[in-house]
Amino acid sequence: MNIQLALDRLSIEEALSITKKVEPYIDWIEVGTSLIKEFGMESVRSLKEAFPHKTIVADSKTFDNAVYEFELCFAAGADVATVLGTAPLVSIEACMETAKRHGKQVMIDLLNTSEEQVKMCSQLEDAILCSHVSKDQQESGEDQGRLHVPSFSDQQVKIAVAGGISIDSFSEIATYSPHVVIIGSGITKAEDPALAAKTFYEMAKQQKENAHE
Ligand SMILES: O=C(CO)[C@H](O)[C@H](O)COP(=O)(O)O
Repeated sequence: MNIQLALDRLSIEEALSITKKVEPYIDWIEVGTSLIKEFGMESVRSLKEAFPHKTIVADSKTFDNAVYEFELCFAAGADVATVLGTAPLVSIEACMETAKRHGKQVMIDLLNTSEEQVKMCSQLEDAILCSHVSKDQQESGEDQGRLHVPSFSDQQVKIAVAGGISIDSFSEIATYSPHVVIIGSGITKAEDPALAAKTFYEMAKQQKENAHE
């Protein structure tokens, strides 16, 4: 299980400073959609330069112009880029092909994606499928549950889980053995981000040990 730190609604300097504090406790670093929209590919380049040994995820949430956007992300140093599951299948396939050509990975954000398209995405070799409860759903109190996750747990699909994950909800998420657990505000908005990240890290470690018993 990899812990992905999601950096959103921050300046590049703030993102670098928080990441430095929590670096020992996280595996992947997500340059959030909000950073990419506000600062462009410079945000991806800055995080990769500062943390070259971490896996950098550009949360581009691509919907169209797949090859162009994925080329931008990979040229800036991303190891993974994201595409929306609601995008036309031809765009998702173009993302897969571009990533393969660069030896990189694709994460498909399943927010609002139909069951039929989720099924097609789950057949794409090497894709990481992300079950995501959006910010707006979190803020409206709309309980979407963790869509898709239970149905994947018996398949050979790499899953990621995102959206409002807290220290309280982490244990339930961990039971699905996701490949990636994405945590944003649970770390970046914590009073002590390093302590919060360390707590998630230790919970993930415990879960891995339990799984091997
Ligand atoms: O993709 C995202 C927002 O669109 C975030 O990465 C995801 O929601 C995680 O952040 P948080 O834990 O704060 O919800």
